[in-house]
Amino acid sequence: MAKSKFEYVRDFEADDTCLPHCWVVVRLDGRNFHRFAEKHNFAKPNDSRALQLMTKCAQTVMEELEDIVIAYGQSDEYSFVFRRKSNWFKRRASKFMTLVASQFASSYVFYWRDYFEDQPLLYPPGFDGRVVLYPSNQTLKDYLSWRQADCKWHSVTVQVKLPNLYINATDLIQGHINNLYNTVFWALVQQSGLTPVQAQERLKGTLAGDKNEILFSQFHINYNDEPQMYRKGTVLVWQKVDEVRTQEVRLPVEMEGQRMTVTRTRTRPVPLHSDLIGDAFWKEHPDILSGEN
Ligand SMILES: Nc1nc2c(ncn2[C@@H]2O[C@H](COP(=O)(O)OP(=O)(O)OP(=O)(O)O)[C@@H](O)[C@H]2O)c(=O)[nH]1
Ligand SMILES: [Mg+2]
Ligand SMILES: [Mg+2]
Repeated sequence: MAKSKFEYVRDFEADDTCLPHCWVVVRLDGRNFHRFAEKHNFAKPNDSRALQLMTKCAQTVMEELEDIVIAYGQSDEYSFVFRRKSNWFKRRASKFMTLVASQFASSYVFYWRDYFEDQPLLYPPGFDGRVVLYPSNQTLKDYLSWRQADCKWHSVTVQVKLPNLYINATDLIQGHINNLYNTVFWALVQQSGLTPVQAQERLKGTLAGDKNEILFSQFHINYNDEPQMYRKGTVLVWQKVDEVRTQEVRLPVEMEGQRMTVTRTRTRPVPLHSDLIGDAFWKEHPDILSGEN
């Protein structure tokens, strides 16, 4: 067929092929989730329903799309790592990013009711996406460590956005304000009725041990029992799992129509709350970074 005279406009499309051999990371982040969390009554500082829904969406992304070897999520964000040699959509960044974002967002709405039974979805949430390339295993590991180190910060933002609350910069820099800080902070505000400023005053200058002591003696909370999910975020890795299901199976004529329990081994994205900072995780899962990646 002869080319139309309009064909030349194709040349305006920019080439966004991801550099070969690099890890391709797509990170999504909820748009204005500070507001979204408020409107949907998320528990503070961590809402397990919200975190589990995020993980369900990330599992769907991994199952539906190609070549994702690991994902990591915390707060309102998830990162997806495509294998180095992936040639999915000829490595076009826009394809990776838009397919991840749209699959994730539609899953968020689709599965909402399964996690928020009594809380209607009030408006459609959105997610922004970006693509970042990492040229070596070390830079990829450092990227994931960076996101995990950030895990403790998300609840800081919950606080920073409260009106009239001043946060001491030294505390921030030294990491004194973290998930432990927030757990005590919110226990003081929500359970003891302190104002945010009073709670902040109460915690000024306290060390980790002091905060643990307040939690334990005043609120009977053992911080170490707090779910790992809150502190470490969620890593999704492919693992073999046995799935048991009841189904019709082909049987001799006399037994036709009977249902039987069948166990199948499937490879699924399984959530872990492991430490990605340090070598232990990578030694336990050597195949993620090596192999035919
Ligand atoms: N209460 C509560 N809030 C959460 C939880 N997870 C995330 N959030 C909220 O989501 C926000 C995520 O932070 P950001 O992604 O930096 O900010 P954002 O408001 O989403 O704004 P943009 O990402 O810039 O659009 C946090 O500051 C919290 O307000 C949760 O488990 N509980
Ligand atoms: Mg956000
Ligand atoms: Mg965020």
